[in-house]
Amino acid sequence: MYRHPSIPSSNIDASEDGLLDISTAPTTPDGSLTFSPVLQALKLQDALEDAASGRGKQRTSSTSLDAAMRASGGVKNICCVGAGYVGGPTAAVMAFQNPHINVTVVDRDPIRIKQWKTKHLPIYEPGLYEILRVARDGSKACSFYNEATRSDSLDSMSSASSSTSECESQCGDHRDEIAVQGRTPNLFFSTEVSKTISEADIVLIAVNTPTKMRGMGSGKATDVTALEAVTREIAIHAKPGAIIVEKSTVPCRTAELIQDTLKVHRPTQSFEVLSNPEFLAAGTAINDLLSPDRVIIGSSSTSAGRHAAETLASVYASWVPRNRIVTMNTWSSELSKLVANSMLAQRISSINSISAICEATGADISEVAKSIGMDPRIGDKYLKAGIGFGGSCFRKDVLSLVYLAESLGLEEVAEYWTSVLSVNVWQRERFVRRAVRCLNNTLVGKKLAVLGYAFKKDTNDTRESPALECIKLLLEDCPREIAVFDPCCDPATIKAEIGKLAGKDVLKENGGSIEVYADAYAACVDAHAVLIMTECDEFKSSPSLTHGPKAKSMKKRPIDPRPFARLEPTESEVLELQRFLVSAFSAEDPLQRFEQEPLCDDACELCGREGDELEKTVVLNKEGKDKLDWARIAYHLLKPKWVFDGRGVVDEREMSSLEVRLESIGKVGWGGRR
Ligand SMILES: NC(=O)C1=CN([C@@H]2O[C@H](COP(=O)(O)OP(=O)(O)OC[C@H]3O[C@@H](n4cnc5c(N)ncnc54)[C@H](O)[C@@H]3O)[C@@H](O)[C@H]2O)C=CC1
Ligand SMILES: O=C(O)[C@H]1O[C@H](OP(=O)(O)OP(=O)(O)OC[C@H]2O[C@@H](n3ccc(=O)[nH]c3=O)[C@H](O)[C@@H]2O)[C@H](O)[C@@H](O)[C@@H]1O
Repeated sequence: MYRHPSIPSSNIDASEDGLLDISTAPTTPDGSLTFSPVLQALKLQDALEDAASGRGKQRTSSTSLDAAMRASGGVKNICCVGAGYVGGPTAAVMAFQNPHINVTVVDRDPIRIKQWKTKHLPIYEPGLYEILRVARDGSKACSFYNEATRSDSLDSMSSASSSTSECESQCGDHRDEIAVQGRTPNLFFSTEVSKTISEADIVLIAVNTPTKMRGMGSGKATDVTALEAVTREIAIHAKPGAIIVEKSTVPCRTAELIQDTLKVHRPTQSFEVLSNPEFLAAGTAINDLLSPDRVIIGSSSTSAGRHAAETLASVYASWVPRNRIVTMNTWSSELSKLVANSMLAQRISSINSISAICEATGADISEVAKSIGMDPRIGDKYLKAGIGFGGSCFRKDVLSLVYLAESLGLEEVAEYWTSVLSVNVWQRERFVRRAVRCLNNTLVGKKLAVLGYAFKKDTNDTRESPALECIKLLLEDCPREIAVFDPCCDPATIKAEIGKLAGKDVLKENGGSIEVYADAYAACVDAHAVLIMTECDEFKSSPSLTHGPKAKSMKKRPIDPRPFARLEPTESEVLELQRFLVSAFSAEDPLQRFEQEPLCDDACELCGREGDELEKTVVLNKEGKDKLDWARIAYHLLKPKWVFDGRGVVDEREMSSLEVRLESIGKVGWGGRR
């Protein structure tokens, strides 16, 4: 029986116990833990008295790094190849949750790597920076009492300066104090691809796998060029017994390709290749990674394969409950990822197809979606009608499934999934046609304001943006200006993207009609119509939307997770407390855990750049993002005032009170039934 040469055997059941130790905080012997000023309140006079009288106690336990290491199957070094939307956040969370493992993200793009090392992260994801501050920069020790903040003391406080009152109201005799150990950095970014691969126990492949754009299978098949290149590097440099993990979304049976390359370069050694697809969504990546619905691990059914799967599972088990880590055969795992995305895309196309019927009959798509979504067999997710799905993955993954079906001679299957994509394109065209028709079938001399450019809210990811497709269609009718605004995207990035995909000539600076604004009001001034392309919370208008149950959950404040059941909280628990304190006390670093962030050198071209990512992160993380003042927008629109709502975010009654003619997807609009 083959046994993995370099990784000691691990026992899943045993490691479950070990898990409890992974994030525990040992007592700092000299008592030099930093005490947060926000929580300092808990220590002031009272604490001094406590110390003098011997009242109160600091109960902590020690972390056993050895136990943590054992629990993670002996894994010491993980290399993640690809520092993109998946590689960066996934590696960050893995490192954050496994302080005993060094995680190094490598990429061939030096600019990306440089950005990851600074405060100018290449991607925006809520919650990403606070995790990076701990894992990448290391963190100071800190401590706090294991006692929830009383809600009455919170009510009376609005800032950290009021924290003394929390202290005064809470100082009791029997509070347990929790100490969280400082951490040394264990998340690194590098361009040294082969060297880092050669040191890793586990190599994650998280490179891009776009749709092939030329040659055989062009427009459908997956382009595995980047994956193939990385596989070759791994085959040459990986240390014997390293576990290779497909995190990229790949065609079914790609693990075979990887195995084959490994065998060609290292004929005498065995490697295990696992499939571990990623299900995070842009904009919620960190929460998706911290609390995944499931972690899928596909492996060969040999004992070496199962052992490798167990080793990877034990890394996840630092924070993911065991019952959510599902192992299966490699091909099922690879196929599951394509199917998951295709099924989600299919639901969106299904509801969008019904939205057309609603517009023609007087039914209301949000009511239809609500009523069918209440049937638990159908469920209420992914039933939001709009201008169709975008993003880097749905289209390419459906295409990959179509190509697979065609390759297998399953024409009917291919046709079925192709229709999901056709409806998506048709939906965007319908939306634009409706707008042009309402504007008397001519856009000449008119200004249109486009609100939202990213493919969805809370992300600066503009790949496969439905907004761009709509803009291209609008351009055909020669408007005077198309004014674009997105609250999460850097205007320079939007311009560059439009220039690349629609041609530089379409930009105003080159004599075209597209201008990108950093301010929504400036974009909308004197516009003949506003077109909403992204479901950003900032664009939501109405009493019904801002006061309904949905709006409440949108504004949900974190709650104090204390008291913790155990006095050795996990990293997730400390993070939860941190988030609560940030929200309750408006403090940036309430636990005073953060080390100094890396300083940029004087020549840093990213500092002070318009739309700096960090500034965006800070702005967007603030409670209560700035909502658009629709009265102000409406006031400055030219008459007749038109709003075309491609995401169902504004309220009919409010628009009507502002004398705006509203046309929403899936509803009969001002212009009547179609
Ligand atoms: N973006 C998303 O939300 C999700 C993406 N996925 C999948 O994850 C994979 C990665 O996607 P993203 O992170 O979005 O891609 P990305 O394009 O943001 O990042 C890929 C990175 O890989 C690097 N790379 C390419 N070839 C390389 C090589 N030979 N050596 C070193 N680095 C190399 C690129 O420079 C780039 O920085 C894809 O297969 C995608 O389908 C899966 C779930 C979610
Ligand atoms: O493989 C991937 O890349 C990822 O693709 C999607 O994530 P993502 O594309 O980031 O975003 P979604 O929230 O799924 O939205 C995709 C598109 O569908 C649209 N959408 C979503 C939901 C809905 O009800 N209606 C709708 O039109 C969104 O506006 C957006 O344009 C999946 O949700 C992730 O699980 C998956 O990991």
